[in-house]
Amino acid sequence: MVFANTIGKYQLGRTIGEGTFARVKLALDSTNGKYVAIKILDKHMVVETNLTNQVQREIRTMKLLNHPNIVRIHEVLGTKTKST
Ligand SMILES: Nc1ncnc2c1ncn2[C@@H]1O[C@H](COP(=O)(O)OP(=O)(O)OP(=O)(O)O)[C@@H](O)[C@H]1O
Repeated sequence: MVFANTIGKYQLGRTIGEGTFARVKLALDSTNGKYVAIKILDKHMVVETNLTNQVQREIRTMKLLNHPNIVRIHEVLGTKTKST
């Protein structure tokens, strides 16, 4: 796999999904060799549409959930640069 970009310890791979405000990419955690899905939000779009509170609530809720059939949040990162 070709990694064009990195965010923190994650090496970004191909795009595996897209939502209204986010792109989801396959990524490799360089510290343990495990693959994760990394959801990259379009911060400007979230702010412009006044959805900051809703996104923060979604993150808080996801952090509370712990079930084998529900995706788990490992980490939330903020960056200044835009990823492709
Ligand atoms: N953890 C994941 N593993 C694999 N694919 C994922 C994961 N999370 C999201 N995706 C893929 O990325 C797509 C976009 O996800 P996202 O959470 O941004 O949007 P959504 O909730 O499906 O839609 P919207 O935000 O528009 O309501 C999903 O439809 C899915 O195909």
